[in-house]
Amino acid sequence: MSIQTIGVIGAGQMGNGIAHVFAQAGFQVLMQDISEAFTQKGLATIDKNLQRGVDKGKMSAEEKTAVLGRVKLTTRLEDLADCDLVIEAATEKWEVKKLIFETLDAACKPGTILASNTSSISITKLAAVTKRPEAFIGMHFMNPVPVMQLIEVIRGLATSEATFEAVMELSRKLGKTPIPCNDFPGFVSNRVLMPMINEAIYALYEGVASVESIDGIMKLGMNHPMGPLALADFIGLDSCLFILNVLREGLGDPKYRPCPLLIKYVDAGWLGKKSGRGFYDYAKA
Ligand SMILES: CC(=O)CC(=O)SCCNC(=O)CCNC(=O)[C@H](O)C(C)(C)COP(=O)(O)OP(=O)(O)OC[C@H]1O[C@@H](n2cnc3c(N)ncnc32)[C@H](O)[C@@H]1OP(=O)(O)O
Ligand SMILES: NC(=O)C1=CN([C@@H]2O[C@H](COP(=O)(O)OP(=O)(O)OC[C@H]3O[C@@H](n4cnc5c(N)ncnc54)[C@H](OP(=O)(O)O)[C@@H]3O)[C@@H](O)[C@H]2O)C=CC1
Repeated sequence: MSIQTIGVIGAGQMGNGIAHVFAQAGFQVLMQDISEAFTQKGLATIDKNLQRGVDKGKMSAEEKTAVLGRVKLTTRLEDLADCDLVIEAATEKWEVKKLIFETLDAACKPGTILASNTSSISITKLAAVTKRPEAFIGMHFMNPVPVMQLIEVIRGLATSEATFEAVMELSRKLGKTPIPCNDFPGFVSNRVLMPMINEAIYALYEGVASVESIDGIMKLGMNHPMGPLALADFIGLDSCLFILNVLREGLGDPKYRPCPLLIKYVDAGWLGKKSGRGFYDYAKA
């Protein structure tokens, strides 16, 4: 299966990162979002992140222009009909993703592989809204996409061996390391990460230590690149809450219950870095 053209749905923090790494690896990319303002903003972020490489002498200005030239923009899902693989990185909402995959399934050519970058929604359930569950797979990139080595490759119940092998090979062509896992709530990454983040929020809620102390202890003590509260802000507190609810409902175990402080922050619109306020105040930064 030869994959050359890639569709990316969503030009947000994950979508533009995914478009970036595919274009940098030489693929033609068509990035879609619901408005032109979002696709333009996504492209501007790719430009800014590529410039980091130019500034450090890791990439020439000509190479950067060539990479950017491989990213085309659209607001119409139907324009992705001829892509060999479409990867969805839209908002983490079942109804949003369901509609996207129903539309893509009807529009795309028979051989197109459909992939989701979802953090926690069941790949098997998403695949079932299409008539091609064998060509459906989870391709879970980590944030920030251009920097992180892992792609968690999630097989749905019906994912074929051919689809799985094609996506493993494609991930290696990006210079990433794909690691497979099966489709259960939170997969491996978020099943292990989110309870740690939630426990850090409980530690804050119960007055065990300050934000700075909790993050400092985990950074220096465990050699983590970021403390769990800074990481939660980076991922998005709404995303963390959504994933914890998926874990609690999907695994039926109250140990995954989200901390009331996390719920309160999300209710307040304190969503972390993207909203300017979370456990840290980014307006001050
Ligand atoms: C929720 C989910 O479903 C799954 C998830 O994604 S969970 C989240 C997983 N991600 C993590 O755990 C990230 C943890 N944090 C880190 O690894 C690091 O703090 C970090 C990579 C984000 C930043 O690292 P840092 O050393 O503090 O900062 P910085 O020096 O600015 O960046 C390191 C390098 O990455 C580059 N970089 C950082 N962000 C970048 C971006 N968005 N795009 C491109 N390059 C980027 C920098 O240019 C720098 O490059 P060089 O090594 O070539 O100099
Ligand atoms: N944040 C993280 O650390 C990680 C997130 N993920 C997953 O990646 C996906 C995207 O997350 P993230 O990038 O953080 O979210 P963002 O909110 O940054 O980006 C989502 C983008 O999708 C757009 N969008 C919403 N509805 C549609 C639609 N119907 N069609 C096309 N685009 C749409 C949004 O537009 P608008 O702003 O108008 O809603 C936004 O631009 C989620 O499934 C998330 O769980 C995976 C790994 C890590």
